[in-house]
Amino acid sequence: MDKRTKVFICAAASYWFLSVMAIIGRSRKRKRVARREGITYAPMFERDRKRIDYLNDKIWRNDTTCVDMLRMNKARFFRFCQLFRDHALLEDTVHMCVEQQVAMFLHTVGHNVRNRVIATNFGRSGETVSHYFNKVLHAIGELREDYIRPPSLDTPTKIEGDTRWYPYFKIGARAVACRSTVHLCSRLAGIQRAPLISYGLMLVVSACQINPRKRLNPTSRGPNPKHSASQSPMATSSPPPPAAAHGALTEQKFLEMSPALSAEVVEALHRGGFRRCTPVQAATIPHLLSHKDVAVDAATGSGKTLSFIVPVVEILRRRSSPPKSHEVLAVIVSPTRELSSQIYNVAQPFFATLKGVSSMVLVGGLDIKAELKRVDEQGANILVGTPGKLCDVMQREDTLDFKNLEILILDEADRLLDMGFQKQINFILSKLPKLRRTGLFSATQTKAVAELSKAGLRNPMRVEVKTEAKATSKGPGQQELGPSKTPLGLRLEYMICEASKKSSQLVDFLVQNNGKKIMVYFATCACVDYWAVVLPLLNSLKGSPIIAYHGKMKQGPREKALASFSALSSGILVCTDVAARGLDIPSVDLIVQYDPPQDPNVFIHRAGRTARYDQEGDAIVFLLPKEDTYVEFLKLRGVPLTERECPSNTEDVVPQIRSAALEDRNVMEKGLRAFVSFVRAYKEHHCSYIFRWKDLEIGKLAMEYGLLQIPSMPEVKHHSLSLEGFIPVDDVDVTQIKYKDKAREKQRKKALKRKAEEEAQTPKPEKKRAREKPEKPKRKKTGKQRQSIQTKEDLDELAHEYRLLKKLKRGDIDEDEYEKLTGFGDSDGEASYGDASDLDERKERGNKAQKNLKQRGKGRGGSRRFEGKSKMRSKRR
Ligand SMILES: Nc1ncnc2c1ncn2[C@@H]1O[C@H](COP(=O)(O)OP(=O)(O)OP(=O)(O)O)[C@@H](O)[C@H]1O
Repeated sequence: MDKRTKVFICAAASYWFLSVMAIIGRSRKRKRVARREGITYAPMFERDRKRIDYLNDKIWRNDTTCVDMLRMNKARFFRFCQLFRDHALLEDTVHMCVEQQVAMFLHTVGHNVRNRVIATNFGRSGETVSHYFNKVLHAIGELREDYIRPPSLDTPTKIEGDTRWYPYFKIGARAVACRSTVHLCSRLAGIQRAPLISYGLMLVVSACQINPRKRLNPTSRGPNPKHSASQSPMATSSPPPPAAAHGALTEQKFLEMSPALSAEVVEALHRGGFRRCTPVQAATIPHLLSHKDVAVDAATGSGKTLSFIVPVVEILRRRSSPPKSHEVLAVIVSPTRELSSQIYNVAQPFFATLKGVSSMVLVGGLDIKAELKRVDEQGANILVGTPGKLCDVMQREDTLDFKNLEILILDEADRLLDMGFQKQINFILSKLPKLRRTGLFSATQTKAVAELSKAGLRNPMRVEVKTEAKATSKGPGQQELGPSKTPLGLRLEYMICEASKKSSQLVDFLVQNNGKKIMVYFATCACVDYWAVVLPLLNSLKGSPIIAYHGKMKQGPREKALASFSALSSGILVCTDVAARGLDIPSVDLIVQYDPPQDPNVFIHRAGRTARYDQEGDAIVFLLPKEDTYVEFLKLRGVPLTERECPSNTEDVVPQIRSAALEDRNVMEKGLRAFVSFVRAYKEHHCSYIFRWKDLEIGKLAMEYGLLQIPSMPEVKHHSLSLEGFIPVDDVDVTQIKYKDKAREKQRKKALKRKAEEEAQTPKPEKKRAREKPEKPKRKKTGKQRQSIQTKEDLDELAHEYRLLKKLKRGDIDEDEYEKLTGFGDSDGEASYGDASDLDERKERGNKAQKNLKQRGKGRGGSRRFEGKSKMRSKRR
């Protein structure tokens, strides 16, 4: 071997050696960087299938905060896409250029992962990719900035037009959403940029979760035809998905859940007849059990209650030692008393499996002192209650210890907030330890819920369960329905009818559906009171059980009404929105929304009282001709309705209602009150551009109500609403209409007599003289004079209120009457819309008012203290 050959071999060997060392060095360096930055590399498997399986597995099981990377050249990427296509994740990828394939891939994955990051960048073809990327992001549409939350993203660096690619990014475990490639680059650049590595293509997929239905395992493929639970982690990947569905249930058995449930809980579930999970349960329970917060958005009747009760019980079971009697470990908050009691009852068999753990329900309507005493004496480890009462107890009772609280559940979160419980919820959150699990459950997501989710939850998993509605259209007027959040077995209809015919149409509809279990929703408590009296008087509905249920009823009758309707196999419940949410009344066949709800979110909750779990049901909403845009509005919100023809041959029930009003003053008065409350409530519609108050045909509406006269409301006096269509009843002196109830009539007569006597004693002011002698122009009163007049007025008013309070205590008047007379209630007594009265808050307000009164009563006689208060009151006015 000559010298030159030796030198050549040596050079080649050292070149080879150095190259190998460089590769090893680079690889080590990359690993170091990866370790430092928390990045996990996908190993270079020989077969791409393994790579996909690896990614799939990573996506599904990875709990760490890392970014998965796939690095490959064009040919490999092609094959990769091909494999995805083979797994039904990509469609139509044949003969596409790489960019299109990438776009397609992103599009598909983007859709599947919902709100997750797919960050990508490609060597040479930046512009083309950018073009597709924009398209893709546009198509995904759901990628929103709300989800961009990495801390370093606050001030992203903008790199205009930079199409260079960045080999990897540390995104943490967060989702990143962008409007365009440039935007994406700038966002990512703001996070971290690593040295460029010269690979042809690179795909960065965040630790995300692909739609369970599209999981890459061919054996578990087979989409659930009815329900889909999409889980969008804002933080990490998730446990196995619910498998194929069986009716309203998935294949996932409680017995085989991962993490496994305890034998006692499984047994309690089996005893209750629950063997398989509903989609929301399959998706939610594992998250809560694996220390994650959840924000759940699922259709009504989908089984949300069990999806938080089971984890609550399991989490408490895992504690090594039994809690102390006053150590609160779990709090479940729900908006109404009924709902809290319902949750408490459903939870009882599960709570019973926890040894040494006590639970308590805290709701309004009960004496707070007695409640506090009970809490003090007994203590509780699990609290279920309404926010008002919980807040009250937390404020006043310091024996309860919340330091070790494990889990907080906020049920019907949107309702909690729109009922004005924001303050109480904030207070509750402030009293609880930050290191806890939180579950937020709702069938409607609002902005307020999103805010609450940000404030009260830590990196929550978002679980959204949608149902795929019937895909084919059947018959005229039926639309093709896409995925929606309405229960699967629910058929939604609307009927447009003239205002003056509405009541006749309602009665006809109820007669047509005789023998079914029906809930009829009205706008106000006064409306419910009225129709609950009128409907049974009509010939066609005589004998049908008709029960009233609203928030102004006392607790006892209210509970009784609900219990008796629940026990019925057929009958009618006339109610307000107090019965719109959460109530699990068995076998309701039909929901009639006679008055559309003030809050459109309530629409689906009302309808959701039927078609619960795996059952079927119908719901119909009555609309006036001018309200027809509501149908379009609901469709846009994913609630498609089909039209039902308004029959023209219905019997007119107005004459019957009018004769009932002529026979009984009670009917007449209730009618007036209901009508006034309805008109006022109409003003408060959230969708005021659809439900236009100015367009209200008050004349026709008065006919619908069967009124004898149109009441003298300011709206009528000022002619702001149309009186057209009203046919007054001739020759009727309404003052002469008597109560059917003899005692009441006697009382009325007495009151009339007293009034007449009083009028006779106090001579009427002589108007003529007053006219003749024009009053001197009044001199402006001095501040002191005005103050003394105000104080006198206040004293009179106070004395009046004090007398009424005494009467209330003696039982001479009831609470409603007291509120009416003192003005704490609505102006017309019952004109509140949407059962605001039902709230604990209202009760509290009443209690506070009573307390204030007592205090002021003590200061009667013009003490200094009272005068100070009086000044404040006059200022407030
Ligand atoms: N896994 C299950 N198997 C059988 N039945 C179930 C299961 N989970 C729940 N149900 C039944 O489904 C019905 C509705 O459940 P639930 O009241 O929890 O629904 P929800 O989602 O809370 O409804 P809403 O949004 O109206 O409050 C209940 O009657 C319950 O018994």
